Amino acid sequence: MSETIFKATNITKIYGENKALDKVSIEIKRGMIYGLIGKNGAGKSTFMRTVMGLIKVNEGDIELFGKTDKKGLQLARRKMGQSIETPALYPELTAQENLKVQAANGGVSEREIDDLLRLMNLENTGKKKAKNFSLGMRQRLAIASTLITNPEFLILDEPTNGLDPSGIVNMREIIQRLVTERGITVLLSSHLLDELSQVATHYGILHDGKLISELSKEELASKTRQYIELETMDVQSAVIVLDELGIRDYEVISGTGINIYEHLDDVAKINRSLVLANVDILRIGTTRQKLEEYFLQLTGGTPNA
Ligand SMILES: Nc1ncnc2c1ncn2[C@@H]1O[C@H](COP(=O)(O)OP(=O)(O)OP(=O)(O)O)[C@@H](O)[C@H]1O
Repeated sequence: MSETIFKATNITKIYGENKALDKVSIEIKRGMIYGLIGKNGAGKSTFMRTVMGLIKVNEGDIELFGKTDKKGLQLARRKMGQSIETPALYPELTAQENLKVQAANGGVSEREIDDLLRLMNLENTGKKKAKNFSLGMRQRLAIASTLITNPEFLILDEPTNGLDPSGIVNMREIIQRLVTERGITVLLSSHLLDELSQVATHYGILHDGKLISELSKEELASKTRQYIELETMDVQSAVIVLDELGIRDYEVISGTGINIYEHLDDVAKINRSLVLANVDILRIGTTRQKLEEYFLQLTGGTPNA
């Protein structure tokens, strides 16, 4: 079993009457990309700030790199990087110059700057000043500055927020690279499950300060699995045909709808059999429950992007 990097046990944070975190327990192991998902105000930033020691919890315990005491936690936090309170970027300087300043401030070597620029897809920015960077480039440069001290555990607050689709793909690739090339463990947040869907290995869904669901990438995939959606006015006869075809894993979801979870490659055959049995089909096709639908199912309401 891999090493526990961070563990929160029943942490609660109260602001006035408001429980921003309500008995939240999360364990993050080395190599994980843990995605914290929740709508605005769910408690994501509060949780991240407690991990970084920026705010004190009212109740509960925190363990970081095996340390739980104040002094130990303080030292352990030196192995962390974060994008919440990143050092300001210097708008008049290039990406490389910015990183040189950060290296000097952090008292670390400039040796890795070129590699960091490559890792962040910023190697071709040349003489361009940071003030002329796109939002995505600025975010990547901010992450590069936090990496200058070689953290083992990185916290990224909404790293895909505000990025266009290609920027989101770029950011996902980079986050994955942090893990594969540098062995960094990552905790990141988003208010959109879809945006982290291809990057996180584990998900925690926060809602009103409570961790209402925790699941692995595989569990999420199976919950949002692909299926054949069949719509027919004659559900009863359709079910008989499915049984005859040896299909067992299906669900009648309404007076006209059946979801079929197996034989996904046999849509044409199922269609033919239904037609032969004189079952009128309104619609048949494969579909996948959208991640965002699943998220809303858990948290209720509408997205607040
Ligand atoms: N310093 C503070 N003082 C009082 N209330 C706060 C403070 N910080 C956060 N809160 C409240 O705690 C709750 C959780 O806020 P938090 O910022 O952690 O949510 P979030 O999930 O990060 O949302 P967002 O995506 O909008 O940042 C909210 O109700 C917020 O109003």
